[in-house]
Amino acid sequence: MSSTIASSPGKVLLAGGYLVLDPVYSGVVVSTSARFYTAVKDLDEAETIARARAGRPVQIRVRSPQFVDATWLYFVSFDVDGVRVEQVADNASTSSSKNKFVHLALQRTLALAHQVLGEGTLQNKLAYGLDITIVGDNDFYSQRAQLASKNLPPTLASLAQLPPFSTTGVRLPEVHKTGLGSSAALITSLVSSLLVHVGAIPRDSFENDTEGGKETASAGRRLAHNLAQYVHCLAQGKVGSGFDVSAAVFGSQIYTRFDPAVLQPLMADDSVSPIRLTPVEPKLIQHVQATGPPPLPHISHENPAWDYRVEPFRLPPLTRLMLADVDAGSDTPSLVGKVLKWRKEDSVTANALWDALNNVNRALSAALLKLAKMYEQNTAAYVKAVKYLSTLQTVQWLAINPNLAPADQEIMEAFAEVHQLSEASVLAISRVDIRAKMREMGNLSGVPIEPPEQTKLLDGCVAGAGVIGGGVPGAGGYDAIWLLVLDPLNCPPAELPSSRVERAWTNWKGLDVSPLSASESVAKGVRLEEAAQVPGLQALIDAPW
Ligand SMILES: Nc1ncnc2c1ncn2[C@@H]1O[C@H](COP(=O)(O)OP(=O)(O)OP(=O)(O)O)[C@@H](O)[C@H]1O
Ligand SMILES: C[C@@](O)(CCOP(=O)(O)O)CC(=O)O
Repeated sequence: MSSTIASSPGKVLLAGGYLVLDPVYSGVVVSTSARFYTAVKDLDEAETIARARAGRPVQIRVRSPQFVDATWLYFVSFDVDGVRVEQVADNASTSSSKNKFVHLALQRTLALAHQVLGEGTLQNKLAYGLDITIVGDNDFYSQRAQLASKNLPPTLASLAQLPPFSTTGVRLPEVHKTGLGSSAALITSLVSSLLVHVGAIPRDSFENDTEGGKETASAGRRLAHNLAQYVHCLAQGKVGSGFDVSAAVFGSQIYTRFDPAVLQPLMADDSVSPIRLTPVEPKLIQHVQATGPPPLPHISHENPAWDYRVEPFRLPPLTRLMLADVDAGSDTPSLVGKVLKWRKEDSVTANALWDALNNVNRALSAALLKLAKMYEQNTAAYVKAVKYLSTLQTVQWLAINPNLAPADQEIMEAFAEVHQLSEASVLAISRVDIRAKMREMGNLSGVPIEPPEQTKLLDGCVAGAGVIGGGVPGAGGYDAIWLLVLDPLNCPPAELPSSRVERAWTNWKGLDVSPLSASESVAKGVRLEEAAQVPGLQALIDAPW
């Protein structure tokens, strides 16, 4: 039986933590090569016919083979109100644990599909029931325990030795996540694969690239986005900024949030009752007005109230994003709560800080995009500049070198600018930088956004030759760090800046630093996959239940 598989990337918010919650400001989001995969296939026909003969309802089985006790069984039924999806725990092969994220995704996606496809069609499509397998790349979950059990040090080479979609040995609530946005990537891949599988959006919805951002994206992609945002907010119990879902759908971008008003009326509805997700037909409006609050067209891709912005973004060629999980951990919601409370109490200071940070964040993304352009315009000079700078510490980057051609100099200055914008500048020109501003936000709000241990670690890493910059992603805290390093061509592996960084991480005292293998995703956002192209996936889809 063939499967419909959709994958969605994880995210790293390089700049714009906290600001991105406010539609006036934006965030610079990089999507990661680490992805979530959801495979949907029709259940075995013979089994289904037997079930139908026995008068039993359509069933959907879902499993997450990386976890203990992570299979869930749902029954789907149709009535005058629409489609219902209810969890059942009457099967020996399924657990009684609940997965709100999965359940809501099934419920709301099928409700939408039912409306899009019209009476009867979804029943036919689901006649055989569905088997769904969900897996996430190893980077979404800490691999410390797996590495330790194999006596492997926490290095990229060790991570490469782990099997793909490694089992975690624990239940979902117990897993140590790495902050790449597992729930947003999971919801996006699940919602997207289901929409395609049942024919609610065309199979080619994810084929167009997203280089042009939201404006050039297909209707199917935009609908999957709105639905994934809705389900994710409902599952999390709040309307967040949505940058993680947007990255899972569109890939790397400069993200500006949607007005939460588009979802607010739907947030109270976490019951199983059917809801209207597509635009209301004119003939229904009269009835609705007579009976209560109108079920507005919240989810439709044509609804202009979805006013989020996705501006194209990518990291420059011949650079490499490096991520590390810092095993101390922070409670992101409590950091956010404290920062927002302070912003309310001291709004004049906070707004000035928010404006200053937004300017420097914007300058950073512009400088990174300028480098990508420089590569296109003069590839040879760019390749040369990267090679040259990769051997030098940033303090030396702007030293006068009479042997350099002006074109080379210009490219080096652009790299130096990226450094200055992200770091407490060690270069001569003093200006605001993102890390200093984030520390200021932390000090003023009494929240450890870049705590002293992280400052030391980042400073230590950034001092290495060929390291452009770095910071604490997202909300910061003790969770993780990101670094951007030069990745020159034809360089012996041991001399690569990434190798120097890895050595620094391995030897770091004071914090337990464990690398992630993810880099920037070259494919933009959600896409359909062939199981054969994803190592390890086919075996998991075919494994007996
Ligand atoms: N492999 C998986 N299979 C099924 N559900 C999953 C899987 N991974 C995550 N989830 C769902 O996502 C929930 C975790 O969501 P939560 O919002 O707490 O994490 P997150 O903020 O996305 O974490 P992080 O950014 O660190 O990855 C789990 O409780 C579970 O419902
Ligand atoms: C603080 C905040 O702006 C970013 C949180 O990002 P992360 O989950 O720490 O990557 C909150 C949000 O945008 O949802």
